[in-house]
Amino acid sequence: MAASMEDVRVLASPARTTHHTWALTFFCRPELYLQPSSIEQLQTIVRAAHQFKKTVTVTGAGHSPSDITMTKDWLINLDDFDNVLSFSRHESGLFTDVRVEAGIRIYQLNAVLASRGLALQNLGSISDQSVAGIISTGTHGSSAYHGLISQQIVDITLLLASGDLLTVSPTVQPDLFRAAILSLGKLGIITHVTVRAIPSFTVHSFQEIVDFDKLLEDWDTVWTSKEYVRVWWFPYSRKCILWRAQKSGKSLSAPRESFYGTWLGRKLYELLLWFATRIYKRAMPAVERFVFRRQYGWQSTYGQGGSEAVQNSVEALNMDCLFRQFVNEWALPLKHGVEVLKQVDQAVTKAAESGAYYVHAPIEVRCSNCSYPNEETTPFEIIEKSGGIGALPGNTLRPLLDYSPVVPYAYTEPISNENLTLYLNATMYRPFGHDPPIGQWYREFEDIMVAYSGKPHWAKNFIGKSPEKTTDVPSKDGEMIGLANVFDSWYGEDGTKYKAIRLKLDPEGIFLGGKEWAVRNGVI
Ligand SMILES: Cc1cc2nc3c(=O)[nH]c(=O)nc-3n(C[C@H](O)[C@H](O)[C@H](O)COP(=O)(O)OP(=O)(O)OC[C@H]3O[C@@H](n4cnc5c(N)ncnc54)[C@H](O)[C@@H]3O)c2cc1C
Ligand SMILES: O=C1O[C@H](CO)C(O)=C1O
Repeated sequence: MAASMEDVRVLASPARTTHHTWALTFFCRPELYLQPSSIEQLQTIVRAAHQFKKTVTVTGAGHSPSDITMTKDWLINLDDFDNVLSFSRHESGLFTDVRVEAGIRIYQLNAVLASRGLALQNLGSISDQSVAGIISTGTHGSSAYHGLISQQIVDITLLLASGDLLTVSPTVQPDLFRAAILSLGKLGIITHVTVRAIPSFTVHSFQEIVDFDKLLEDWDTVWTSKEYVRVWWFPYSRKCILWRAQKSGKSLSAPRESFYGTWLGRKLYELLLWFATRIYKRAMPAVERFVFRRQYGWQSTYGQGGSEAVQNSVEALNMDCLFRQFVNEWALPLKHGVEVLKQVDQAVTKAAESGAYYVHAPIEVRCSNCSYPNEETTPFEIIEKSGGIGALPGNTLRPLLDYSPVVPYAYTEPISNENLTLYLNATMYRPFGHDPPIGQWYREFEDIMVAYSGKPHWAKNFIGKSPEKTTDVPSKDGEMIGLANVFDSWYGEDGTKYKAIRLKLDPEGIFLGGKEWAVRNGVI
């Protein structure tokens, strides 16, 4: 059935004509900003896109730091396609599979789950993302006992370029599932997903100040010492905040007060960052040390328990990301962590001595268990062995575009750094909307990441490598060059498979809105 332009225009949001990233770093003015609320409306859009030779890009919360969702054609947002459809409780009572419309934001899902005594097992730093968005770029949290957030997904329904709906899972078209579970939005429109939730839990956390050198000394044991572990590294203070936590049934007890949790503290921090970005850049190390002291204190509390809290799982696993920011994050083998952090430390120290560049803190240091069993292993086999700690996975398949290193598998047997992925996250804030210089810092950071077989997080502000040149000089400070010249060697057979599946499902390129990003990165 043909669709008219009028059929599509009525789905456009009159209030929303522009689109931008959360960080206010990229903007676009799509020809139409569409907010459908039903499958029929989505199918009308896809039919019309064929007819009028338009591309379609989907955005969730726009929280990807890069220009991956920018388009001049048609942009779809599924904020009005956000219902929770069903709950299927497993007879063991260990988990419940929840079917949702894929535009639902994680914070909305958290609230619905909480009202039913349920929760997500693992989260990233925030819950603003849509369910489709959080899986589409490979979002992760920080735990040696959990994989990517998409590990919680049981099945995915896509609206294809043909207009058909297709539900894929580890048992139904597994290769397509592996493509869809980290699709970069280029395969089709994710309309529904089934998420594996567990009974709600509180999280008992211990936050310690640890000297940077001591963290490196204890690298081999620190990551597996609790279910959830994350580190914020403050290079100019030569200190880290080590946050370790586990599921608990304890009653709530609030965390200690935070300096930049107050309006005044936050504004003062932003003002100081602005001053060191715009007026006197050599002030940055002193600013970082001052803020560290106000926020956390100074003396090491490592091994003394640190400051304790018991929070609901969402409050504990999410965190305050402070200001709008650039984010460049890479994944690499955790076993190389000590050498890598030492090299980054040397680069940052040398740059500050010469005044070449200054970094913002914290550099986030996190890990995940992106080790995958053989394809025959079902989630249920892992769940049976789990013994109460770690993931009750919804699937155990490696996404074709997973950017984590390939490591030996261990989910339930003793886990060591050999099985884990390290994520290093170089955040640079934009105080009061002012861009700090990022180019030289990100270039040096990436050179170290590449030397240790790192790959960048798909959503973020990486620079990458030039397809034509060897000198890799972007025209604007920190501008993305992309991965086009390394995609095939870095992603190998899985990358080729992804591209073939993409082409087969979408031969006319309906879902290649934001094509510049895809071309730059060699994914089409
Ligand atoms: C403050 C902040 C904190 C963050 N914390 C973390 C973190 O802890 N860990 C981490 O790994 N990442 C983190 N991120 C990155 C973020 O999780 C990802 O960028 C995520 O993809 C954003 O989801 P979104 O809903 O905003 O999607 P968008 O950014 O709008 O889109 C992301 C991708 O999903 C595609 N997409 C969206 N909806 C659909 C759909 N229905 N069908 C098909 N494709 C779709 C888009 O086309 C695009 O390719 C953070 C980002 C910010 C800004
Ligand atoms: O992209 C991200 O932003 C925050 C850091 O501020 C985070 O944890 C990401 O990942």
